[in-house]
Amino acid sequence: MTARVVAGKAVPRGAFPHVKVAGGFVFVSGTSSRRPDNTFAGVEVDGFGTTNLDIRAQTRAVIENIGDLLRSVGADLTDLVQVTTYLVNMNDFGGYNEVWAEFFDASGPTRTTVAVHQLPHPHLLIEIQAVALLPSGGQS
Ligand SMILES: N/C(=C\C=C\C(=O)O)C(=O)O
Repeated sequence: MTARVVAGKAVPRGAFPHVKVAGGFVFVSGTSSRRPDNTFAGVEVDGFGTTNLDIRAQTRAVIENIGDLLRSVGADLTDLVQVTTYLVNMNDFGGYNEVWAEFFDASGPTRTTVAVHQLPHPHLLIEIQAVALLPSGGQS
């Protein structure tokens, strides 16, 4: 089993890896739109503190972040087999689903989407955890 904290990606906010390879699968920890400098894609705060959270931008950044993490072990988004999405508000389902469809269709990963009370930062609308099948059959 290989556990990896991936250089150049937002550092995990706890003692866990971004990805773990086991049994030919890649397990990706819950991933947000957080950037390496700990700002977030899909978050704008003006000088008055007025906050604009954008589910489409956050969803796109989360999926792209997961793609980067998968590439670090020789896989990519086309290798995803199962995804679990955590939304803070189901009113964001439409925007999330719209961006999802830019990346995947019904031949893509199985998906479960649930609403949760909170995510690890108040600006987060979405976090995704995922499992991919390594194309190399377990070598990374
Ligand atoms: N996966 C977890 C947090 C992720 C936060 C982030 O990517 O910003 C966790 O705490 O389990």
